[in-house]
Formats: sequence, C-alpha cells, structure tokens
Amino acid sequence: MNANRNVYLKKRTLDEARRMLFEAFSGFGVMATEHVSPDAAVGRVIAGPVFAKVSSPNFHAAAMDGIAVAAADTFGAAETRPRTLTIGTDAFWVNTGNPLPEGTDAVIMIENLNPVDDRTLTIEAPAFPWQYVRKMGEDIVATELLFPRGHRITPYCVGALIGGGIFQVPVRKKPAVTILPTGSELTDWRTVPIEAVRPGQVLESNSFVLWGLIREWGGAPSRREPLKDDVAAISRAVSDAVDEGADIVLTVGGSSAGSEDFTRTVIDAQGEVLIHGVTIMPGKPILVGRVKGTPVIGMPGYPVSMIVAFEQFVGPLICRMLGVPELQRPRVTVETTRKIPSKLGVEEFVRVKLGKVGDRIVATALPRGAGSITTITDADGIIRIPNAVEGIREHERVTAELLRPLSAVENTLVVVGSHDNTLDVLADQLRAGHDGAVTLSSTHVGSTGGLLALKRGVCHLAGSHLLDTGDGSYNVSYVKRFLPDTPVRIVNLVLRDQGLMVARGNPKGIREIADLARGDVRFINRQGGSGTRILLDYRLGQLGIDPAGIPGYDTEEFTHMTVAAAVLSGAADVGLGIYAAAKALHLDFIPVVTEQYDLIIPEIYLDWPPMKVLLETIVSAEFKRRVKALGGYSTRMTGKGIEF
Ligand SMILES: Nc1nc2c(c(=O)[nH]1)N[C@H]1C(S)=C(S)[C@@H](COP(=O)(O)OP(=O)(O)OC[C@H]3O[C@@H](n4cnc5c(N)ncnc54)[C@H](O)[C@@H]3O)O[C@H]1N2
Ligand code: MOO
Repeated sequence: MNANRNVYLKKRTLDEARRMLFEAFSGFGVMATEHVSPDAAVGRVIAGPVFAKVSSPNFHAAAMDGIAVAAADTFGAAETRPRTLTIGTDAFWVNTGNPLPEGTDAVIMIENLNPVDDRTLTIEAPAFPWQYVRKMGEDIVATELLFPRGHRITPYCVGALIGGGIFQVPVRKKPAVTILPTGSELTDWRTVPIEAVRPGQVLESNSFVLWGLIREWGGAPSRREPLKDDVAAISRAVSDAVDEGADIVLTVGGSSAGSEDFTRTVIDAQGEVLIHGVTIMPGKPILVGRVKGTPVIGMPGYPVSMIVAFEQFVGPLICRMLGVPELQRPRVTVETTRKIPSKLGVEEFVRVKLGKVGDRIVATALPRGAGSITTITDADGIIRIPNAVEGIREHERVTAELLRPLSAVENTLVVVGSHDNTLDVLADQLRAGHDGAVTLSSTHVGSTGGLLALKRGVCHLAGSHLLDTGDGSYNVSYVKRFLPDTPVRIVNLVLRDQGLMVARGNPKGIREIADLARGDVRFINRQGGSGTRILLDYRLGQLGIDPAGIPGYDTEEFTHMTVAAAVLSGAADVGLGIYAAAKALHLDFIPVVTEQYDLIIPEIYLDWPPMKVLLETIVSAEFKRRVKALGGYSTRMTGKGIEF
C-alpha cells in the first residue's frame, strides 16, 4: 500500500458542503463594477440601480399613419353630420412615429378619412384626446428605475437601456476562473493526430467542457495547458493562478485516492483543505480548499463527476459572487419505467431518458458510469435520489430536472428493444425534415425486453428480431404470446445479415455454421434469450449439430460488439453477429442467414404525428440509401406490414 495515497477527510452531505463553501467565500454580489456598452452587456449582471437618463418617447409621437388634429375640432362629427377638415389648417399629415404638430393632440387613421379634394377631407366620427398618440414618457420616464442591481441583462433589456439613454452600463466583473487540467495521460487533441493516440493516452476534454460551463454561468474562463502528475508543477500553477488574481482556481483530475492524485497535497501545503469528499454520486471526490483567501477547487477527473461538481458548487459560487440566484432547471413529474436502485447515504444524480407515452412522462435510467460523457449527453433529464432513499420503485412518480425543453420530450418517439445500427440512421434522418421536431430515443434491452416494455406501456414502439423456431417466422408468434390484448401493427424496418465474425484473413478457414463443430475452432456465444442465440440454436437444430460438441458454446457475451471484441482479442476464433459489429472492429464477416428486424407499433400510436413521420421516413429513398450504404442490410421489405 502506497503511503502517499489520500484518504478522504470526513465526507460531507451536499447541503453541508455547499453551506461550508458559501460561508467560507463569497459575500453576495462582491464582484467589482465595470462599465460596458449596452450591445456588449447581454448576459452581464447590473451592478447598481440603473435609472433612465431620458424619457422615451421624448416627444408626443403619432402612433398610426393618418392626420394629426386637435380632438376638440372633431367633436360632433357623425355619419349623418360629417366634419370637413383642411390640410395645413386643422389637419396635418403624419406617419407613425412623427412628432405631433403644435396644437394637435390626436391622430385619425388614414383608413377613416374621406378625401374630398387635395386639401380637404371629411371625417364621420370624432377623435378623442390622445387617440393614437404615444405620449412623451409613455414608455420610459427620465429618472425612473430601469433595472435594479442583480438583474441579468437580456437582449430585450438592451432596448430599454439605449432608449433610456444608458450608453455605459454598470455591470459586475465576471469572476475570473482559471482551469488547470492535470494528468500525465492527457493528450492535446489540437496537436496530436488521432491515429497517434496510444492506449493509456486520454484526449483532454474536461477543460473545454468547463470553459463552456463557466461562460454559461457568467464567469470568465482561462485555461492552462495540461500539467503532468508532478506535485511541484501543479503547486506552481496553483500559486501562480492565485497570485495573478483568479477569483476561483479549478484543478481537474487527481482529486481522489490514487497514488498520483496530488490536489490535496498541493492545497494542504499552500493553504487549507476545507472539504474533501461529498456524499454525492457522481462527484464524490470534490475537494474545496483556500489559498490566500482564494477558493481552489479540486474537480474530479471523470467527466460526469466534474460536471455534477461544477453545477453543484462552482456555478453556484460564480452566481453568488455576481449576486444573482443560481441557475435552476425546469422540473417535471415523471414515472420510472423500472426500479432504480441507489445506495443509502449517497445522493445520486441519475441521468434519464424521457418520453411522453400516453398521458405520462416516463423516465428510463441511463448507464451510471461517471467516466462516460454519453450518460449525460444522451440524457433528457436528471433524477436526484436523496441520501436517505434506497432507490426508486418501478412506476414511482418522482421529480426530474429537465435538460431539454418539455416540448422536445413530448415529440420524442420512445423505442425500446433490440439494438440495430439502422435505428441510429433513423434517429438522424428523422431530424432532417419536419422542422427537426421529431426525436427518436432508443433504449436497448433486447427483443423480448422491448415487447415487455410495450406490455407495460412505457414506450411507443419496440424493435425486435425474434425467430419462431417452429415455423421460421419472425416476431408474430412472440407478439401474440406477449401482447395478446394489445392491437399492434408489425412493420419491417430492415432485413439484415447475421454472420460469422472471424479474425482478419480468416486464418481458421471458417466457411459456415457447420464448421463450429469441427473441433479446432473456439466459439463465443450470445446470452440465452437473445435473438442471435435463438437463431444459432435453430440453425444447429436444422443441421443436426449437438451444441455440446462446440468448444466455447457455454461462453456468453451480451452484445454483438463484445462478441466482436472477443474475436479481435483472440479469446475466440469465431462468433455470430451482425455485419456492422464486424466492420467496426475490422473483422472478416461470412454471412450465414438473413433475418428480419421489425418495429412493433401499438395501433393507438399509428395516427400520432411523430409516428406518421417515422413511417414516412423509413420508406424514403434517402433512408434506404443510407441503410444500404452501411453494408449487411436489405431494404426490400422496409415499411411493409407483416400480416398476422
Ligand atoms: N480507491 C478509490 N478510487 C477512486 C475513488 C475512491 O474513492 N477510492 N473515487 C472514484 C471516483 S468516485 C472518481 S469520480 C474518480 C475521480 O478521480 P480523480 O479526480 O482523481 O481523477 P483522475 O483519476 O485524475 O481521472 C479520472 C479519469 O478521468 C480522466 N480525466 C482526468 N482529467 C481529464 C481531462 N482533463 N480530460 C479528459 N479526461 C480526463 C482520467 O484520464 C481518468 O480516466 O476516482 C475514482 N477512484
Ligand atoms: O464521483 Mo465518482 O463519479 O462518484 O464516480
């Protein structure tokens, strides 16, 4: 055991840690004032009350095109008693926005005038005083409060600032946040060609994520080049950043317990560590320290941990320095599609996919690995599971914070079932037309899982390729068995090749399924119940081959890709899977059977506009062209209904 490894200080709850951070640092709205022009002020925070210098309008202005009159001159005019007015004497042409001529106080719209000749006209109704006039100061009165301190300036506000004569806007300085990425493994994507990146090297991305987040929350980011895992170098960078006047210093990575996790050592030597470890997941190893009065925050290196730590601590600290409430996401009540377990004593931020199915918004948890950025880029919302709660039951109603607008969630087609790459093409192609309003959200739980999701009413459609080994048909008998009471339509999406994936060059000379029983090839299987496994067993039965004679038959993987990876690594000689998986890992592929991948759609959704868009999209020439270009697919039956 390396004696230099960190152990966490007493771990704090999120509430405790946030309180400690805010007490230790920011007064509220402490940033100094600077002045910027109104056009550069959007997003900035007003530093002190802003009072209008001028009125707007600063004269009485015509609000319509027509004639300006003294209202008193028009009293008594009626259809039966038209009043004659003379241009230049008691009527004056005006356009919208013109100042009212001296002595007038009303405007009559041009539509209500009856011309008599060039100089005279009649009206058939009186004007009342100040009719169609924007009076001086109607919008803004000089000296009135335009905005109080702490107001975040929007593009709308720019109009009021300029209109009120404020050409130098007092705003709070943006907190300067210095980003120090650390880690000897970090590689610069801007200079190292992607082909040259070696196992163990990691493309440095976190500092760029932070850059965007800091700007979004109102701070001014600056970034240093990645530092090696070297105490002296990290130490120097931290003290330089503090001395250069950063308002907040963020180190990235090296915050947890590894032998090269130095953040704690560095802060300890230069100042004090206030917090190390918070009972949240992701984000647990966050470290809060103080060096010469400046907050130095150790951000966890895992991307999602870093994002959660930022949004719970750093963003809110920036807001406090600026004197504005912290950003909040809209919330919505959702229903979970399945149980979400969670550890007691930890506040979990579970990323979820959302979709409106029937009258409920359903939430499906995404994988939870904090190292996977896609667990948050794929998410529509976040459900928080508090420390004292051990998890969420299936169908429990809970609050989710929205990462996308509710309107987008409501136009999302939720597909659950077996994964196929053409679903990715479909997801993209759906966005190409129809104002980009329809989104496809897919969750991969296998074909049977998809049918069960339909049964539980948590998706709009399922993707399935279940072979009936009795009659060689696909899906029909399973739909009858799993969804006896749900009227559905089965629509083909694609026909796809399943085949034998073998090492490049096919060193074992494998040609067909029968070769699996040769005795000299090691097979890698798929899990029982998967469509591919059912297919294999069916073919073996047809060929009269006993699975017991196939070396490796009992070794199972759960996806096409993990089977392909086993072949690539040499752990197996051959596996059964789809062409796309073989292609992704540059394996050779021997097609052995064409299978049918269908969409199972409950009839109640057939007329729902997004579903109609989907059904139109799959038969479009462009979708079919893209599917064929993937290789290993046929669109001969795409869009056709399967009779049953
Ligand atoms: N024995 C323990 N191990 C770990 C614990 C623990 O409590 N005990 N905590 C785990 C948790 S939770 C997290 S979160 C991670 C975070 O660890 P660090 O903050 O020390 O981060 P690193 O180890 O330096 O990096 C983690 C991971 O992220 C990659 N990374 C780091 N910086 C960047 C960057 N700028 N751009 C892209 N990727 C980055 C780094 O390469 C690693 O893969 O620790 C667990 N371990
Ligand atoms: O913060 Mo770590 O991400 O809990 O995984």
